[in-house]
Amino acid sequence: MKIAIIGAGNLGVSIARGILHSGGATSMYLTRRNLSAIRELEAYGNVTLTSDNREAVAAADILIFAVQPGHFGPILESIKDLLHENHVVISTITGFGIERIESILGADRHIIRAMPNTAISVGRSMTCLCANEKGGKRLELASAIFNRMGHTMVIPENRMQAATVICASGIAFWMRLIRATTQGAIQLGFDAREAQELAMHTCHGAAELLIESGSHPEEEIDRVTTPMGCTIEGLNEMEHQGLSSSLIRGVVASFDKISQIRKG
Ligand SMILES: NC(=O)C1=CN([C@@H]2O[C@H](COP(=O)(O)OP(=O)(O)OC[C@H]3O[C@@H](n4cnc5c(N)ncnc54)[C@H](O)[C@@H]3O)[C@@H](O)[C@H]2O)C=CC1
Ligand SMILES: O=C(O)[C@@H]1CCC=N1
Repeated sequence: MKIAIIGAGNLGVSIARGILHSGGATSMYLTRRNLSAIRELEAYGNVTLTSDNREAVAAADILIFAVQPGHFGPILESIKDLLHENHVVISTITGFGIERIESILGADRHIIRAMPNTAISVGRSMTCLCANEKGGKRLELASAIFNRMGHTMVIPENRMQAATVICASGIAFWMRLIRATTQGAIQLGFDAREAQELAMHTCHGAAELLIESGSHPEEEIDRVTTPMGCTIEGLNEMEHQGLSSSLIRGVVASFDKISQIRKG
């Protein structure tokens, strides 16, 4: 597969690393304006770095766009004459709908929106996908690409903003929970490195337990909470302090902000 990533910033580089580590591309073009920060990626051999988006589009079949929303329209305008029947356009751009992409490229293009997260660089992204009518025929291909770097779910486009909050911003929310648990562990006597190790692996185990067992979180909580024991004491104190409520409110605030950005 010949893949171009247009906009090799935080997310674009994470996607590139994920694809390169999983052996998912025969050749890869990475574009950005200042290439000095990504020179190390040339070590992979099959990677070409360029500031010329047109060169990358002409050389690839699968085009993954990971630029800031304000740059996306002008970039699409600048490359649209190069697009052919086989090109698959995959956009990771937040709040830039399929209709808007079609208004620039035309509806007769394979257009897919993907919402991955930065864990894609370690093969653990939760990636949501949707497509225009034509792109529907390439959803299997897109799922195959992103399944190599984690887990995918095909969703209707009207859920993409919610998916951005839960999956893309979600990485930051979980990081903050891991950091807070780490701080608690330090207060209980572990050094900082040990504390983070304990927090990370416990978090990892909790997620794996649900994925493998298919259980509801409360079922697993019931297995841990000894009556009158320390777990329920801790959980109830967290809830008195608003743990679930603050997480739900944070998710909704994040969603409201995306909706505002989209309107603006
Ligand atoms: N960072 C994240 O976790 C996620 C980001 N997104 C979306 O992905 C997009 C990119 O986000 P980030 O990687 O965080 O932004 P970023 O600012 O780190 O990366 C954008 C890159 O595009 C490059 N660029 C700007 N103009 C260009 C042009 N004309 N041609 C080629 N490259 C150009 C910039 O130099 C920069 O390296 C955004 O639209 C964001 O909403 C979506 C999901 C997760
Ligand atoms: O914070 C943001 O707005 C972008 C979208 C999801 C992740 N980063």
